[in-house]
Amino acid sequence: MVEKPKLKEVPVREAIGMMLPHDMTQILPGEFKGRLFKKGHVVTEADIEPLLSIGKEHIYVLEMPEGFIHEEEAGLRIARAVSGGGLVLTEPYEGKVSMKAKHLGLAKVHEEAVHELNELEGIAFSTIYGDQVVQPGQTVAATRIIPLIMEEARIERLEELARQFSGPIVEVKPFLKKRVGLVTTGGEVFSGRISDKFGPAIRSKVEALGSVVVEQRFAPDDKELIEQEIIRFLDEGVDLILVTGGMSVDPDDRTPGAIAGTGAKVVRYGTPMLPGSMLMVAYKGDIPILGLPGAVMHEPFTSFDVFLPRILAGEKIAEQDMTRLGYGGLRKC
Ligand SMILES: Nc1nc2c(c(=O)[nH]1)N[C@H]1C(S)=C(S)[C@@H](COP(=O)(O)OP(=O)(O)OC[C@H]3O[C@@H](n4cnc5c(N)ncnc54)[C@H](O)[C@@H]3O)O[C@H]1N2
Ligand code: MOO
Repeated sequence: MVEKPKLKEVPVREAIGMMLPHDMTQILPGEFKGRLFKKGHVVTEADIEPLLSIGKEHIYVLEMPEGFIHEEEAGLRIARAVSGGGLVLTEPYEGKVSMKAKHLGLAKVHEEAVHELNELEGIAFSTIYGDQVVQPGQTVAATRIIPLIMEEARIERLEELARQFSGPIVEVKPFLKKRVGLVTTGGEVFSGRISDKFGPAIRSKVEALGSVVVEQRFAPDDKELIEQEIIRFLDEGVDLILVTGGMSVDPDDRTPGAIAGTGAKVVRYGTPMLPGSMLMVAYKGDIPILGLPGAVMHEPFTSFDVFLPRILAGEKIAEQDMTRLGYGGLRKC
């Protein structure tokens, strides 16, 4: 049961130490109209004159029942309980506390925890979908309580629940600065018959997340030659290798075979997201090797854009990550 806060009328001079139940507005015609005191403000000695100057001989104050806390304190406590690195909390506004990205990064949200905390009555904890790239200042989550006041015990329960999940419930992981090797396959590009469009597209996606393509090398549709270029990058110690083109069903599509031919462990070839279904993710030791299909060259958001930020944030891609892209994965076909 949500208890209603009680309002009591008191002479303003007796209100010191008591809490205002609503915002108080000041109007100075032609000069100012706005909030003089915020809801939840605790009245001090210095506030008496300003209150009298806006005509408040008597004011309503909030009678806080024993064991209850105000929405602003509750909002701040929830935000502190759920947030991890890479986030800054805003001041409460109308009881709402927002959690904003401190820097460019990958938003991580513990979905089950969000559902569980919201089962507590009177709690509203709202987040964006996880695993998205967020810009500095972008709101990742926000919280408020529904009533104006709440039993402190319920907030303590939420804090305890939040601690039971391993790691923070919301955080923004920074991107690591990785060195990326790019192998572009295709006889038509290698021979100069057409000009390369993959290079600029990949560079701009990689650089937007703070990493760098150290070199782009070209190979014809020849399994051994593609393999050699991948191995050369591995020997040079790059952090990630991207191989473009030759990912589908034609006899000249040699990239999946070449990636596997290096001895890399293939996580999966193919993912149920459109565009970008012919993507391959493999690992040679800790080094990810991705085969990128045609759509990555010309579509702004493909399966590559799902996995690249996670890899650059230091995460390892598992087979289930790839098989679970079908639900909601139909973006364009
Ligand atoms: N019967 C089927 N047809 C296709 C399938 C399929 O499963 N069954 N998959 C489709 C999908 S999805 C894609 S994506 C495309 C092509 O995938 P590939 O990665 O094999 O791409 P390529 O065949 O190598 O090239 C396609 C197209 O793009 C041009 N290209 C390639 N690289 C470059 C580059 N670096 N710069 C500029 N242009 C490039 C290439 O010349 C071709 O025109 O297959 C579908 N078909
Ligand atoms: O694999 Mo293709 O890149 O979906 O369009």
